[in-house]
Amino acid sequence: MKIGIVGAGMVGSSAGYALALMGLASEIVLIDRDEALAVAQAEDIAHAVPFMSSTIVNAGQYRDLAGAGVVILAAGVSQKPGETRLELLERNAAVFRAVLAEVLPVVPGAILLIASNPVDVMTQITTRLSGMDPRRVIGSGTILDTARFRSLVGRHLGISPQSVHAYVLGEHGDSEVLAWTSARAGSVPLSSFAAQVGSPLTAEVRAQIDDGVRNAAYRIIKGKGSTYYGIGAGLARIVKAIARDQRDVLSVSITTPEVAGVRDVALSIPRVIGADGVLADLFPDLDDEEYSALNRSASLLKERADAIPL
Ligand SMILES: NC(=O)C1=CN([C@@H]2O[C@H](COP(=O)(O)OP(=O)(O)OC[C@H]3O[C@@H](n4cnc5c(N)ncnc54)[C@H](O)[C@@H]3O)[C@@H](O)[C@H]2O)C=CC1
Ligand SMILES: CC(=O)C(=O)O
Repeated sequence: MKIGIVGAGMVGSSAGYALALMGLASEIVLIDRDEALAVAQAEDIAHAVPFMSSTIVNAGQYRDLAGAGVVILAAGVSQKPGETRLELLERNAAVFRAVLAEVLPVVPGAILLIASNPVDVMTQITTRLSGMDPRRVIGSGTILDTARFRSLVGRHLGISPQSVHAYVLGEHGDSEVLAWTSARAGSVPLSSFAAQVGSPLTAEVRAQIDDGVRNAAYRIIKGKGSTYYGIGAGLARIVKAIARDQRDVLSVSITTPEVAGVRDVALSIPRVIGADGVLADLFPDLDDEEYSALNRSASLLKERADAIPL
């Protein structure tokens, strides 16, 4: 499958690198308003290809997206230290109006995979602006937060993160909800497994893990300016589910008819992903506190999305 990437900065290039290493794309086209950057990123990524795959990596113009099955949108501004994702909204909405006007006429049938922040609101805006089927306009949502959650729980329990089945719901951002109630280690409820291995999930441990997930981006941005390896791999993981029609369950964001009592809002819950985009939504069992937190997250996102003029 040919994959387009608009925005060849840290996130777009990391996604391209991960895709090239995984051999998921026949061809990758990188586009950026800074053409010299796109050319340099494509050349650098192409030099990794002979070690791992046979993907063709090029920089290009919008017309070169023709034939792409998925277009990743990673253009726009990123957070400065201390800035929230939602503070990027007006600037990135303006970028997306310009980018979509170029992308949509060339690839009206491609699945759009959105990374730019605030990713949930950008997903809802893109769905509205494009008029596309919402199941084909996918935000990376909490794919990264879920990876952070699984990683920290796995470390605490001494097991592989791949054996931790736990999701972060709602906003990819400050109001996100760690769904402890439905979390499993293998097939065993998390708290039961934790007690069995002598590593109980006390309130203090949960609070540390919550902080580790919720505030990871702030810490990384303070330390190195931006985050990109995690989301690069996360975007490649979503493309893999689409390109191979894997029907994987991943937490991603699409505009959804109703979540936790809020109508027409883009946010993350676990969803089944295959060649046609999102095939089904899964609503995890939540306790009252988690449900209320998801309602608050959904309400916030809906309010912000509705306030953006098209
Ligand atoms: N969804 C997620 O989990 C994550 C999302 N992000 C978000 O991804 C976005 C990109 O972040 P970085 O790659 O670190 O930023 P960056 O500044 O390295 O790259 C952004 C690129 O977009 C390009 N660009 C800006 N306006 C454009 C336009 N109109 N047309 C074409 N290209 C344009 C810039 O030239 C730049 O190369 C940010 O919004 C950031 O917050 C970052 C990390 C994780
Ligand atoms: C920057 C960002 O959205 C993240 O690393 O979660």
